Parts: sequence; C-alpha cells; structure tokens
Amino acid sequence: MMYKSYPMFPHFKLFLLCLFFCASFLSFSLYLLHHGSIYFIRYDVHQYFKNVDRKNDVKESLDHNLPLIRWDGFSSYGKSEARVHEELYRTPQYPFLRHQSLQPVRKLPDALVIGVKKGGTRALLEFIRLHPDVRAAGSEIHFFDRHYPKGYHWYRKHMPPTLEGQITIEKTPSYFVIREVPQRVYEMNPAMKILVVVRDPVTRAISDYTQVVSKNTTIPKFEDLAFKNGSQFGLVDTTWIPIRIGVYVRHLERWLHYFPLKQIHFVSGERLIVDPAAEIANVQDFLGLKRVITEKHFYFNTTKGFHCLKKSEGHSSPHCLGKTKGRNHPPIDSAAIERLREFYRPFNVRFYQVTGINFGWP
Ligand SMILES: Nc1ncnc2c1ncn2[C@@H]1O[C@H](COP(=O)(O)OS(=O)(=O)O)[C@@H](OP(=O)(O)O)[C@H]1O
Repeated sequence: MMYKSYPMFPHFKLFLLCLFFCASFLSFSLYLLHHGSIYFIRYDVHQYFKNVDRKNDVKESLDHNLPLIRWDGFSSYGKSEARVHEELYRTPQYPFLRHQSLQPVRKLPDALVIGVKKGGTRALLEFIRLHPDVRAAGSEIHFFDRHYPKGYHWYRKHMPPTLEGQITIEKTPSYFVIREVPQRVYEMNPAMKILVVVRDPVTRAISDYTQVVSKNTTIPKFEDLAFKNGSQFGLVDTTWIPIRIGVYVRHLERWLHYFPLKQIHFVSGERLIVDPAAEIANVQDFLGLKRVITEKHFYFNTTKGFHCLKKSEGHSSPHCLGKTKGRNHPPIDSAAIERLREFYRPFNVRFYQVTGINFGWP
C-alpha cells in the first residue's frame, strides 16, 4: 500500500540527492568565480615568466622590451571594490600587496648610472634605491666594459629580482669613459635612461688620486702625476687617466652619437652633497617615478660632514655611506690647482653648452 501511494519514492530520494550535489557544485563554482580567478591569473603570470626565462636561456633575447603583465585579478570584484584594491595595489606604500600578486623577475636594467668615477655615483644609487619602485644592483657589474662577451643572460642574472612596475638600475662609473660602451648599451636598449653625476673635474681628479694613494702609499705626489716631468705645472699630463676622465665633453660626445640629450640626466655632484633631496627629486622626475624620496629621508651628519640616510633597504637605522666615501683629500699645491682649472675651463664651457647646464665650476 505504502508503495502504491508513493510510487515514485525511491526515485524521489535519488532526485533529492542529485539536487543537493547540484546545489553544492553550483555554490562552489560561484565561490571560485568570485575568489579563485586571482589564483588562475597568478598562475598564468608565473607560467608566462617561466617561458620568458626559457626563451632567454636559448636566444639571449632582449627582455627589457617585454610587455609588462597588467594586473586584472580584481576583475571579478564589484567595480568600486576593484578600484579601491587596484589603488592600494599600485600605491608604493603597499609593496606587500604587489608581492602577493606577481612572481619577482630579474630584468635587464631600465636605467644606468654611467659615471663619473668619484662624482657621487654611490650616493646617487643609495638615495634613489630608497624608492619602492626602484631596485638596484648593489655592486658595480661592469657588464658593458669587462664582461660583455658573457652575454645578456649573464648580465640579467646579476640584476635584482623586480616586481611589476619596478625599475632596475645598475651603476658602473667606468661606462662613461670606455669607448665601446655607448654602442653596446644602445644595441641592448636604445631607450635606456642614462644618469651621469658630474663634479668639478679638478676635485674629481684629486678624489680619484686620494683613492689610489689610500691603496698604495708609495705612488708619486699628485702634482708629479698631473703634470709632465719638469714642466713646473705648465704641461698637464693628459695621458694620466684621472686627468682624462675630467674632460667630460669628449666622453659625452660619444654617448650623444647614440642617445639623444633628453635621454641623459645630469646630476650635479656638488648639489648632491649639499642638497641631496633636490637632486633626487629631479632624478625621480627623469625616471618617471612618483616623488617619494624627500628631505625627510636625509639628515646631516656633522661628524661625517655629509648627508646620511635615516633608513634604507637593508638598514632600519640611520646610516652614512662607507668610509671610502667622503675622504679627506691630501693638500695640493695651489698653483697646480689653478693650472688645472685653466686646463679644464674650455672643456667645461663646452660641456655647459652641450648639456645646457652651467655647473658653476671655478
Ligand atoms: N652623502 C654622501 N656621503 C659621502 N660621500 C658623498 C655623499 N654625497 C656625495 N658624496 C661624494 O661621493 C664621492 C665618491 O664618489 P663615487 O661614489 O662616485 O665614487 S666611486 O667612483 O664609486 O668610487 C665622495 O668623494 P670624496 O669626498 O673624494 O671621497 C663624496 O664627495
């Protein structure tokens, strides 16, 4: 009788079971659609970079031209929520959000600090790398002068890992003066942003000499090296490298053969010492970065006699550049200094004309 009044009962039970599974599957799918797409996108990005890496291994391809992967992981959020998240994601103060979204990747540099030696290149690099959108190779890589035959793959391996939107910077001060370097940089990336810190060439030469003498106390006096034998500060020895480096316009002309002036930013080494925030503001503009590094990041250390950093990557406490930066220079005969100023003056004037900047060197 029971079976007669509910003839469909056994199938009905099955029907209910199916309904339960369908409902569960549907809600799980909806959940995935809402939250899970982020993981699929992240996986795609990861795969993309893996493929890029593999391609580079084989072809040494120019990965500076790789398109940036745009984040659209919030597309499944409601519109306003997506905007809020996207804003947070793009704000430099939230690197951890970025960190969650992309695999870091080593890229060839977007910008180079090419010189000049003893101009203040370390200070520039340490200051600009405070910016959350900048990653820098810590040491001088010397790719374009010493290690060029090792190829782009080798170079890229020496770059720090970056996240989307971050730029990579490398500094090797000898690049400015080595003949082959401009062409090599151009061939790798004609859009390379180039930074040069320049300093009064006489002070620069003395600084260079100070470094040499600190390693080898037996070398002759500065005056004996800077002038031809017995010329009594008459004939400047232009074969001596510390003198040659200071003829900036000659080196610059070689770079201008490959790069337009607007792609080269000049930093005044003197201003970098007295007002680092102002110089770094211009550098941030040149690199297309938000002005994040300001005077708040620096303090003047009276013992060192230079500006130091309140904190930086790898340092949570205030610190200055190392003791090889900001050394005392040996006393140099004033007549020798005057003669060197005379020697450099026409080259400096030409340099001001070419760059359109008067650096005000005496
Ligand atoms: N904040 C701060 N602290 C210390 N030193 C500073 C700073 N800003 C600029 N400078 C000047 O940087 C000079 C060294 O230049 P470089 O870093 O280009 O030298 S190197 O080519 O990398 O060896 C170094 O030259 P010397 O004074 O001759 O040692 C400094 O004058």
